[in-house]
Amino acid sequence: MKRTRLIAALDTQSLDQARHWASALDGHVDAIKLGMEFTYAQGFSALREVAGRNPLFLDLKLHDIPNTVAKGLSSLAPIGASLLTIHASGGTAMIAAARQAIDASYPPLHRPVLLAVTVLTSIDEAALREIGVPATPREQVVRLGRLAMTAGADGLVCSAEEIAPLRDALGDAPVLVVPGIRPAGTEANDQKRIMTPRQAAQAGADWIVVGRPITQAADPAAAAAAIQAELATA
Ligand SMILES: O=c1ccn([C@@H]2O[C@H](COP(=O)(O)O)[C@@H](O)[C@H]2O)c(=O)[nH]1
Repeated sequence: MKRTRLIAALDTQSLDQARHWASALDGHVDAIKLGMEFTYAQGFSALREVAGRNPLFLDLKLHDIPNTVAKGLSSLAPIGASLLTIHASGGTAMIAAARQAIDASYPPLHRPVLLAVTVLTSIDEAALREIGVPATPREQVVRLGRLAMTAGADGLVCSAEEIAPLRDALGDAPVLVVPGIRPAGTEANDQKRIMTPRQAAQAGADWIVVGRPITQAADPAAAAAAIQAELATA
């Protein structure tokens, strides 16, 4: 059975803080996620330094007209990220343009995994209805997941609750990257669709993304090691 891998989300504006976490977590995580909070504060040049030898998940969630997303992805090529995100709700033309930009701008052996974010893990059914989507998160994730994979995405960002329905609908092909992970006894914060590391691994996540339960722990390295132990015995 495949191993579920752990991505630590280092959400901070501070370069020193990000360096400190990355150094403490070295060897305890499988990849480092940096997103808009860090990138907007510190710029692109700091990304590779913080990720170090770890694969970099650059989570900027691009969502714009197809041309702008395509050019944006081309501009990101020198960073050498291993995983990149766009929003599936950008639609078929935007996702297809993203696929073309990756294929044209990145060396074949260093192409990042193009992930489409389906429904943010902070969104529940009431929030979906509020934005005019009369569906459950599960229905909407499967709908957008199918659309994104048909348009050329390599994988999807979803909550652990949708792993089984996505596998039923789309099989093993999509790389499933799963935030909204909360080890037992930790706070949900702003996340709405959550599961434990063990539950996500048992459901078939390729990667889980964990931020605050690691970064806000008294000992982030011990928190990451405990999650790895949970994944190893799932
Ligand atoms: O649907 C999504 C997509 C991305 N994220 C990102 O994952 C981490 C989760 O952090 P926690 O502190 O573990 O809640 C964060 O960087 C988000 O931007 C997500 O949570 N949900």
